[in-house]
Amino acid sequence: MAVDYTLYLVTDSTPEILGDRCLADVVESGIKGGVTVVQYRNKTADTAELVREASTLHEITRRHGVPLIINDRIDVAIAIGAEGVHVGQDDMDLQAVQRILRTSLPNAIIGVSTSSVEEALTAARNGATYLGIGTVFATSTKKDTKSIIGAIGVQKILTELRSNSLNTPCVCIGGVNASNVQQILRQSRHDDVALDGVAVVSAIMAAPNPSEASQNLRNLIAALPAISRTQSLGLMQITNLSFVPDYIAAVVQRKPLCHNMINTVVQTMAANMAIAIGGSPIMSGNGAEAADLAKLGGSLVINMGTVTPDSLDQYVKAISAYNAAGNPVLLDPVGCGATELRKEALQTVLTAGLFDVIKGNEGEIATIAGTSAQQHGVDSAPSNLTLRQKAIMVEEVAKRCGGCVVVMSGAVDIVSDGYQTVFVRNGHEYMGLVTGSGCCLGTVIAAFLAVHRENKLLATLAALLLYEIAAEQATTKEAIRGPGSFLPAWIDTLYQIAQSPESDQSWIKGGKVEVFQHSR
Ligand SMILES: Cc1ncc(COP(=O)(O)OP(=O)(O)O)c(N)n1
Ligand SMILES: Cc1nc(C(=O)O)sc1CCOP(=O)(O)O
Repeated sequence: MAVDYTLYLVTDSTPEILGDRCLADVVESGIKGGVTVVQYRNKTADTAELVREASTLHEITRRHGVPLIINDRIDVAIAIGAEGVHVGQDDMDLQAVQRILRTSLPNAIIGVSTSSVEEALTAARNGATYLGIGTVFATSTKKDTKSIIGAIGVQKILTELRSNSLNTPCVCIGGVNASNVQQILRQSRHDDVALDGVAVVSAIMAAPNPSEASQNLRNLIAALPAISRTQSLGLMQITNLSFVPDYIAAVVQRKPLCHNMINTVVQTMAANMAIAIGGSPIMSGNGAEAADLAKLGGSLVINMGTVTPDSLDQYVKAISAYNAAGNPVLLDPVGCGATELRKEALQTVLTAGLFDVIKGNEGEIATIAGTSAQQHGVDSAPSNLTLRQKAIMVEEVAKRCGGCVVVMSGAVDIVSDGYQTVFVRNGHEYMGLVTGSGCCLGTVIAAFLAVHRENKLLATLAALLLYEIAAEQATTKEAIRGPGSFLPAWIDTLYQIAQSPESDQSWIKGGKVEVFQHSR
């Protein structure tokens, strides 16, 4: 039978987790909320009690059409006719389990715990039905865990399995809960390689309302955006830029909501830029209304330019609301390396949730990378790094922030999703003489993200090209004498291009995009 591994519940009967509640009630409540597989795991009961409890659970799981897996005890699984067993690296080996079950439970699901690439390859090659990969985060539920492998460890295992053509379904386990389920699912992805689900104990078994806890986990999982398939796009598609006018036309047609939590200096300018390119801006710094706004399908900009302790609390609320709704979030960590307060604020924001795009100048991206010298104010200090070194830094930050596109703005902009990196050599020096021109780029990119979720790299690139080529064209207008007259001409040009991106596509020929080649 095809098994849905999306939300895998592993039971625990200890007083610390189950308390004085009835195991069967908790499991049934979890199933009602959306649990798709149940594993009965009891490390202390005697055999008679194991068989009794397992058959009670089996009655419930069968009624709901959910498979029941028995932890460690093949004999108990056979005794009650369970759908499968789960064994660890220190339990009976997989081939022995297969031999025993061949006659009594020939279609049994056999899950195996793995914590390394070698263990995973061996189990998958030997015919495990699924793998439990862990320990992903620290947990107090299991005392004898081996190593914490994090999202990177899970991603490594998944990538090795799939590149060896092993399609064994995989769930991760260990410390997974509502606060990190999206993070682990997204950060362990690589191209089209992804986990099939998550296994949890305490997040459901210890929850005051297991049904609500399960429902919440299912909603968070369902809200994750589809895998970005940037890697499968040819380089030609990026450099010929034919997609850009279509991307712009879709933004104008859809008029996405752009929710800006943006610094107080640039509010009006950012709102005007958003309108000019076809977006619908709302400049709300109140996190309490973010959950309602997130339901409207737009995107969120967190711009830390005038961060205060109160605004930081509001950012955190808004980030979790947009993550929960599965809508895009862009972070502009303005001046994040300038003061201790901003460095701390950056850490708070980075741990508050997931970002689709992080956009900053060199000093800001270097602060996130952990390699920056002290920043002076919000502007980037002159740099000693070569363009190649900057590109590698941008790529590494994008990889580390799994699934995120990173933009380092500068004379040459660098854009990367961790797999592909491009240089953009457009723009004009007047942009640097208009306060907030960097911040408004964040607003424009966010509008594109709201509409083009399937490919964040292309969405970002389209927004950047529109923004910078419009700036170049604006400077050629007759009345332009300096940055003061440039700004309204720039907004006019953004508007003109956005209104007719398809009828006159000559402007996009000015796009100067080059793919970063590691080998050069
Ligand atoms: C889905 C899933 N993955 C891993 C484990 C851990 O199993 P094991 O290593 O055998 O440790 P114990 O559960 O026996 O303590 C699991 N149970 N389920
Ligand atoms: C049963 C189990 N196996 C693990 C492994 O790493 O293999 S961690 C674990 C316990 C997971 O509990 P919680 O979801 O409460 O953190």
